[in-house]
Amino acid sequence: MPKQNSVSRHIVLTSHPSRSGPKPIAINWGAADPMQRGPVIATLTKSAHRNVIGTHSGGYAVYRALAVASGSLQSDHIADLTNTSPTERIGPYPSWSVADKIVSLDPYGAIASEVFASYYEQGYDIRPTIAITKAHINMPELQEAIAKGRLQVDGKIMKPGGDLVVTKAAIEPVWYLPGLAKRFNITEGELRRALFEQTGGMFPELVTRSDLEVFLPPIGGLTVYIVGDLEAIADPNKPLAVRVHDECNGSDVFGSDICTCRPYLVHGIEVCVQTAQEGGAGVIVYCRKEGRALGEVTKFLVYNARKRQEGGDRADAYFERTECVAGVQDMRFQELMPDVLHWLGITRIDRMVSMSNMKFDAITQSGIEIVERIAIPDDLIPQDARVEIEAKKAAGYFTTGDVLDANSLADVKGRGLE
Ligand SMILES: Nc1nc2c(ncn2[C@@H]2O[C@H](COP(=O)(O)OP(=O)(O)OP(=O)(O)O)[C@@H](O)[C@H]2O)c(=O)[nH]1
Ligand SMILES: [Zn+2]
Repeated sequence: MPKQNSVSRHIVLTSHPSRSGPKPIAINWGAADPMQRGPVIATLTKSAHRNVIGTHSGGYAVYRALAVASGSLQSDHIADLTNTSPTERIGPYPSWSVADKIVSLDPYGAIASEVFASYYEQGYDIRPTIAITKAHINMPELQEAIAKGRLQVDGKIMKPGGDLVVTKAAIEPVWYLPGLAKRFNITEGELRRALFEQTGGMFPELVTRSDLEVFLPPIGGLTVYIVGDLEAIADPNKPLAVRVHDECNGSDVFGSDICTCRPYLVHGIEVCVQTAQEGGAGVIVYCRKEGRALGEVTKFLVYNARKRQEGGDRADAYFERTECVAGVQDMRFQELMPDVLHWLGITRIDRMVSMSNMKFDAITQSGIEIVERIAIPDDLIPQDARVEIEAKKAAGYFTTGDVLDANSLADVKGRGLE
């Protein structure tokens, strides 16, 4: 039996600060001492405590609304956080308190219940925005790498049977709006207005509450998979491999052959394991930015447009077809991506498993050194994904091989729809 609908009868407007009562705890973004910085409080149970715009869980907040509306969730439920603390300690690192280094996640998100313990005691409902746990992962390609002798079972990092021991962290986006605006070289007002308008007016506080500078946007977050010694990640004397990967459900999960996503992701994991076994660490960052953050519907529309255009799916028209449908080629905004690397305390990447110039530029411009770039090995590229890889190389992606001219690009063709 569903519980009784627990939506309160009075609608509490959050668009204007309450005139009476104490002000919410201030957030001084970038402050070195967490108590100075202040906790991120997005509770919906005590509206006077809220010091941010938006709510937890990204886009899943809408499912929570459904659960409350349908009576299956009490709207005043407070999380019982017993035994949920991180399995491993990450940070604090100096980058956590350098102004503007991290603007799209809360560096204290995993240790909120520890560093803000005194607020919990006073009855504040503070939720972690980062959760850290341990796991074993097993992928058929990694088993194959062991069988072929590219990877070794060491019993600690790689277990017999191909079980890879990882630490993983799930991270919810937390945006410090003034820092974000600065990153994109726009005014905070322009940013707030676009966010308000382009979400159909979903968060009026974006334009009415200039006192609230932090926004929990309704978007997907990211997951970090760490292989090897966690201490090695921030240690410049130890080797570090990194792959930053943007979600491609069709390839990553279902093995679709139109792109190189899963093979490159697995190659990244392989390099991470090798680097960890050399005494260093490997980091995979998996960002929920499906279809270059244009969404999967757009991506599939583009696939049809690519395969139905005159002359068939061709490398010379690869990016153009996305632009026709979406108006842009890409909306991932890699400028925000290095934040997670700074959260991990990374200052140098020895092996960067990516050919993307956008990722490279964003990372190096944020102050992290990249020593070596590792392209996808040729034999891992599916035949139908030749279109993508040649188009990318011609557009400036890193390669140690040849880059095709316009004529040759038009000759690289993919499969038709029939
Ligand atoms: N819109 C659109 N998205 C695509 C298309 N092909 C692949 N994608 C998406 O492109 C993104 C690829 O991300 P990554 O695997 O991180 O690769 P990358 O940024 O191109 O660079 P590398 O690090 O070199 O692999 C994913 O989000 C895919 O879903 C396409 O034709 N159109
Ligand atoms: Zn893909």
